[in-house]
Amino acid sequence: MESMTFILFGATGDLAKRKIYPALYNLFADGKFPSSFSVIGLGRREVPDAQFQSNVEQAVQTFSRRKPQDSAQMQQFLSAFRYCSLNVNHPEDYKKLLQLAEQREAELGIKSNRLFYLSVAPEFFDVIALNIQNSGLGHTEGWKRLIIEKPFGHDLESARELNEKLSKAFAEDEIYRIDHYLGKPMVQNLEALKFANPFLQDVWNHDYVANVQITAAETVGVEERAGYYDHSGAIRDMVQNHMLQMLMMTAMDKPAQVTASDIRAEKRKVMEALRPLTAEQVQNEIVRAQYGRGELNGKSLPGYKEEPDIGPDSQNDTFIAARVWIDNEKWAGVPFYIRTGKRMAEKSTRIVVEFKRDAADPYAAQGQPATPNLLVISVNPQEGATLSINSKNPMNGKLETVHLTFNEQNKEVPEAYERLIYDALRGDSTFFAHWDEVELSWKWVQPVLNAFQAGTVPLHTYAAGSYGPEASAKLLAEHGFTWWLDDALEQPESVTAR
Ligand SMILES: NC(=O)C1=CN([C@@H]2O[C@H](COP(=O)(O)OP(=O)(O)OC[C@H]3O[C@@H](n4cnc5c(N)ncnc54)[C@H](OP(=O)(O)O)[C@@H]3O)[C@@H](O)[C@H]2O)C=CC1
Ligand SMILES: O=C1O[C@H](COP(=O)(O)O)[C@@H](O)[C@H](O)[C@H]1O
Repeated sequence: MESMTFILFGATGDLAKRKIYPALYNLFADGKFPSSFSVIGLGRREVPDAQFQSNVEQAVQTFSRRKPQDSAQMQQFLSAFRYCSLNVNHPEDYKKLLQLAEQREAELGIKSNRLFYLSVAPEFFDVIALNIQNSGLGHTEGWKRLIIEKPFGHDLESARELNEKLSKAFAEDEIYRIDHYLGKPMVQNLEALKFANPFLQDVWNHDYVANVQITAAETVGVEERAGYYDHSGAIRDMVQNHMLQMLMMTAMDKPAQVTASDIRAEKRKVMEALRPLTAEQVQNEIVRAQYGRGELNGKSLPGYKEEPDIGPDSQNDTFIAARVWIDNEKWAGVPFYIRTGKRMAEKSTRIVVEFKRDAADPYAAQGQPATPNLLVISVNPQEGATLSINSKNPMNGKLETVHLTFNEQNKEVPEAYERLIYDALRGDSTFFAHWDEVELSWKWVQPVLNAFQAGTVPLHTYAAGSYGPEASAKLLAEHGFTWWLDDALEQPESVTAR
């Protein structure tokens, strides 16, 4: 791997501490870093290098998936870190940064390959890109890349404006838009599950699939992020990016080759075929809700409006369920359901593919119809897949559902941020969000935002600790389906979809 300088905006922030430093350390410890590199951390506050290195060490000790044992190795890692105070709005600070970057490159005798990581509030993305360009930081002898965090815009227009500004400083193939769901092992594995297994490949279409359910349920509430979340809601925070990315990965057709550009092309086709919603359709196809008071594991929980810094009149959504259709030959007539919410009954991200029943089921006549085959891909916190099939119980001769399961138990599997940073260092953009995908996602979401804004979509309430409002179950019931839950998969006799 080529030597490089990793330039981190937002080096004193929460994301850097919890995700980025641990990821950098794990990559370093795994030998997945270039032999010569430096990291320059940036923020407004003044932090001496020694203090910065100590903060990084503390973050690694606290948040890394593995606890560093080897202090010499840790010292070697930390010795690459420098800090430079910089206000993103002050052009002269970028000159200071350029000097430091050049000085470090000269000290290490390395080429100016520069990776800029924007771990700061989104309103700074464009000014940083502009200053990188104007200061000369972006004029490198080697490569330059930009990793950018979400959110990428607040709506279609702002996303386009932002992209326009970024593209003045970075070409599309230099921009790595993080969607950390694309870094999750089972999301990355979808492609292999579908395309390396001919038996699945053959049934991955409307002839065999009855419906697909993509859920990202969280037990946490808004936490300390009221300022951001109350203006974003589940629709922007989760649906526009993570949920639609999982949809693309699930529904995309086989790429000509397993390369970034071919996969992108297939993902784009999914978004182009995603049926747009009219203002009227939004009311029928989207369920919007906010959590009220409730209980989880015996603990009382406040309603959203009672959370710190949330006003009593907030009309923000903390839950979205949607029924979407992909108008292409492969998926004609197959509803895809997506659902995400905070303060739900369990932390679980999963993709359930429900296969069609056999219209001539010979067991139905005997009063014991077969249950539908399901493929459940568990994304988070469990990682693995379960195929549920019907089998005859040798004790009583009755049909029962059995589960063929593989669980990824290996705790050494790199986390999403590790995988994504590693890919960016190697210049592999497969699991980053390409502009086409981002734009098409916003395009699909925009009428939904407009309808919310116009107040034409009711805001339901659900109890904290539940599976969402009744209306979400109705969305599936209209086509004779129910949401599949993990407990239903474990206890097939009492298949209860809520
Ligand atoms: N935290 C998380 O879990 C997640 C965060 N994100 C995204 O990551 C980004 C960073 O989030 P997070 O770390 O939580 O934010 P924090 O508020 O914790 O950190 C913000 C960082 O920005 C720096 N900063 C603020 N203003 C300026 C300025 N004018 N000039 C230079 N630096 C400035 C701060 O440093 P200083 O105060 O020293 O200036 C600090 O290092 C955001 O885009 C967020 O949406 C995405 C997913 C998850
Ligand atoms: O991007 C985000 O994701 C998290 C959920 O991520 P997960 O990896 O824990 O499933 C969500 O809590 C947060 O609101 C959102 O910004």
